Amino acid sequence: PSVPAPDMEGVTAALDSAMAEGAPGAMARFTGPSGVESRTVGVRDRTSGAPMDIHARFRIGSVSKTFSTVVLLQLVEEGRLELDAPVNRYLPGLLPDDRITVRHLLTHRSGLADYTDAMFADTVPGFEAVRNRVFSYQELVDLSLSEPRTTEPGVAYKYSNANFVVVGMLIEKLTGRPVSDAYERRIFKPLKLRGTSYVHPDTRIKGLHVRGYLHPDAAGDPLVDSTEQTVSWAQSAGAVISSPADLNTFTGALMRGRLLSPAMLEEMTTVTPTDATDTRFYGLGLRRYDLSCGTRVFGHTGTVQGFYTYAFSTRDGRRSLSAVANTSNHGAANTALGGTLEAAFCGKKPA
Ligand SMILES: C[C@@H](NC(=O)[C@@H](C)NC(=O)CCCC[C@H](NC(=O)C[NH3+])C(=O)[O-])C(=O)O
Repeated sequence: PSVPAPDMEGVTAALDSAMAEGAPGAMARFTGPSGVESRTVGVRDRTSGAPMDIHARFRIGSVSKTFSTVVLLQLVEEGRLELDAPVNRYLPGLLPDDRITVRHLLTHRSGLADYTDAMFADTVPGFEAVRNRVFSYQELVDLSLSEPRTTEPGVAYKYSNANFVVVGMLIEKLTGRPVSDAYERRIFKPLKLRGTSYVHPDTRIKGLHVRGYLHPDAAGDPLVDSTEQTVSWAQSAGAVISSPADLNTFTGALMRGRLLSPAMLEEMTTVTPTDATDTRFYGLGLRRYDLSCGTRVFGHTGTVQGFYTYAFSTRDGRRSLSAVANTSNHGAANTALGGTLEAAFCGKKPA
């Protein structure tokens, strides 16, 4: 069946509005049946004035959670662990409740508190305190367990980075290798994602890249260049670096069944609602947004200091969009950037 052509003027308008809301720059790349369309606005570096570049790399934040989920679900397919088994079966004694299962981690229904709320309550001091720190997975889990659980296991959706820190621990325990090896062998190499890397705890973004600018909490305070950091506070929950083309390749390949069996992909895309609205859902390490034109898109969003990311694909993998703005801690810019999804996947609004 024919699908609407992307409304690239609408995509550009959304990027422009992200800039109007304070992003130094933004860009989007659409891959579809008629080929690739890219748009860039503003700068990738405020000091040099270098323009935003569609080939530049950036920190994808929680889109990393979908990469970690693919690795873990491949391990489930290989019989190395079971989705509905207690996490403690594979990581004895880690969690204080044997009822917390692997699936609860992937669906944000474990009840493990998100330690980043306290860590970044004061945005800039919180960031400066950790930008060069290296945490062990255990330290991050301990931070989470030092706070009360947010729900009984399985009862409610409560987003938490801690869930995907434990996913990283599971991957390293079951493979006996660092999580970076699993990303490389199972995703980056097979899909030839040459612009994608996991370099934790290195603080640099190598090669052509976008510099990120963190909005301070106090209006009027200067933007903080947050480009160099370990992202050790997130790791398997948020430390992957990628590019617009690679993200479209990843989400498209995932939805086409290149990474998981049809049955497992069906499991991954089986969602529950995340909030009061009936348009946003979460599956296994995957968001589903139901757009105004009825199209359902699957992928993830990302927020890491200085970078907002959207990376989504249609269920058939034929159309993908990635979009990034090089700012964060600024909800209006994030919402504006999200406007690229409707434009790209729903096309021009009827006059
Ligand atoms: C929500 C998003 N989650 C992620 O991408 C993960 C990796 N990021 C966070 O949890 C945000 C950490 C604070 C960022 C900071 N905010 C503050 O410091 C607020 N005081 C910032 O905006 O850069 C997702 O799943 O889409």
